[in-house]
Amino acid sequence: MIRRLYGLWPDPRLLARLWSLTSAQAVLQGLLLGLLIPTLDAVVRPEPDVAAATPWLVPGAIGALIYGTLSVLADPVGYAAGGALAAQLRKRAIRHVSTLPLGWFTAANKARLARAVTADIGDAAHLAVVIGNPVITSTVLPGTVAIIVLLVEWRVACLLCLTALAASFVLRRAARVATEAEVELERASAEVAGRAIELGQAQPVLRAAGQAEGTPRMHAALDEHRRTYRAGMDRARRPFFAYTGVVAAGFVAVLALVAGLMLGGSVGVAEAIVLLVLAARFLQPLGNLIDLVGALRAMTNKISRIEELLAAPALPSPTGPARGISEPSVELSHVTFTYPGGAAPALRDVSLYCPPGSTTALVGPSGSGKTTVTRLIARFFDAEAGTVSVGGVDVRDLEPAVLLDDIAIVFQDVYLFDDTIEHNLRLARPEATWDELRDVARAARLDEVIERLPGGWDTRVGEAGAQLSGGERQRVAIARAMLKRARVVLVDEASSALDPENEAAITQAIANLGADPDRTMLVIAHRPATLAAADQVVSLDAGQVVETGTPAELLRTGGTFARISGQYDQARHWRIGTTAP
Ligand SMILES: Nc1ncnc2c1ncn2[C@@H]1O[C@H](COP(=O)(O)OP(=O)(O)OP(=O)(O)O)[C@@H](O)[C@H]1O
Repeated sequence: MIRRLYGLWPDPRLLARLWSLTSAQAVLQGLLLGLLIPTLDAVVRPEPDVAAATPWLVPGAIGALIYGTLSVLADPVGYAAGGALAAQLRKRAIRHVSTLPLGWFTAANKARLARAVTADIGDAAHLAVVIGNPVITSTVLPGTVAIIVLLVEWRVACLLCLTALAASFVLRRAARVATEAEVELERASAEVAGRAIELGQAQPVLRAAGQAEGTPRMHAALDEHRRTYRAGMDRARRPFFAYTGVVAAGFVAVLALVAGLMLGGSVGVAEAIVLLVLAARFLQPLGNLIDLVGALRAMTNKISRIEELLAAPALPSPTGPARGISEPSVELSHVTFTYPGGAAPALRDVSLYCPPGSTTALVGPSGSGKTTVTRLIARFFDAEAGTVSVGGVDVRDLEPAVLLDDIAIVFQDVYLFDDTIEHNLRLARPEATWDELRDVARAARLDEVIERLPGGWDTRVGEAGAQLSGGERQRVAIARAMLKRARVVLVDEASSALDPENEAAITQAIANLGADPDRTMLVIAHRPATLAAADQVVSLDAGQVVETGTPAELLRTGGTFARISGQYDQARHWRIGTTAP
């Protein structure tokens, strides 16, 4: 476990220094105890010989002084090291995460990342100090003491080693039981957490059903959690008592052996006293180990979660010479792709070409693969067959930073930082001038939103942009794409019903975005106006391209696009008809 912990840190020298300090303290403590042998030998006599004891007392005093100084230093050094180790490991984790494909960032992985970076890493660093040190002391000190005892009386040394062997056997069993109990408890806790989230999310439904205080499933999960906790505690108690019993029995056996040896004349009184003191110092830290088992298990689980995060495979980097994007064309050629763990391909043999400066509308029923096409272009994932190229270069041959430098993505669900509008825009280009900011705000129809906000450009948008409506957030994202001067923009147009003002503004903003002749747009289109303005339409169905052509051509052929276009029109009229006064 110590090796696994050590392997987590990119530069584990700090940890090595800390543990060396602890080991040095433990060895020093053992040696100081060893000095008792000649000292007591000299003074526990019918006529004590202080002169014979003096040469041992001097190094003893110096050793005690050094030990005291190290003990005083250990705490502040340990806490400072804990903080530094956590910072070091957090940086490593964040650096690694920045190399992962964007497709890795699922809701579950985002939760894992948050847990690892906040709780697990902090705890692992803290535990490396708080638990690592006593574990080292509890093994190094008995080891040193055993060697000293061996020099005095080999039979006692053998008995101590036998006790340690028996204790380690029981300790392993205790650790196994603790792990099993913890896994069961985690499962029960996850069930309670799931039900609690459900309770929060489904409050309106539960209240309507008269179950605001929880569903029967939730109460069953709480009962199960309580049962699992008690059963785990009961199971863990047995090896705990067995361990304490082994250590206590070891001491009684040493006591009997030393008494026998003394009565038999093999050891003197001074040696007998020292042997008993050494045996006590051997067994006491060993006894402490059982108290650390639970914390060690918790640490092992945390280390496993951090290791799992660090082991997530990074996006493969191009092997050839660095390449750039000369023109903003986008092409998918015979692309087939299945999501990790997916049963069927989300895209099958998809080919499409978006010439530089064009606007392509992607249409198709829900689940037909539109979003997947945009994800492969932005390299959230790599295609399993076929190629995805930007500017005629396979995206796998482009450095991820080069690709993302030229691409902007306007999702339906835009994430904004809890900062001002200005800073949310400047994220795209921090050095942008105020004139440039105002220009893009106007073109993205964001200026009218800013005018309405109490603090104008300085208004904070709230957590994840909660102060703005979905349509307003999408306008911020469009303005960002303009400010970034991205040459390829992937837009997932809002599909939900927007108020007429927002709808017109977003349609206009997308049209302005596509008006730049140097910009290539791929829009998952839901609005008739966006469809009509596209240079070409690609219709997808069940992961395959079923039609490609201009909007006028496809309307004439009366296929999928004509049908979807008709549905959009109907839905629009229906909405306008039902909401108009
Ligand atoms: N992260 C994922 N993991 C596994 N399967 C996925 C994932 N995302 C999408 N899929 C599946 O891939 C297929 C294509 O999904 P995609 O989101 O590309 O469709 P879409 O046309 O964009 O749908 P919508 O219009 O509803 O957003 C669907 O069958 C979907 O269930």
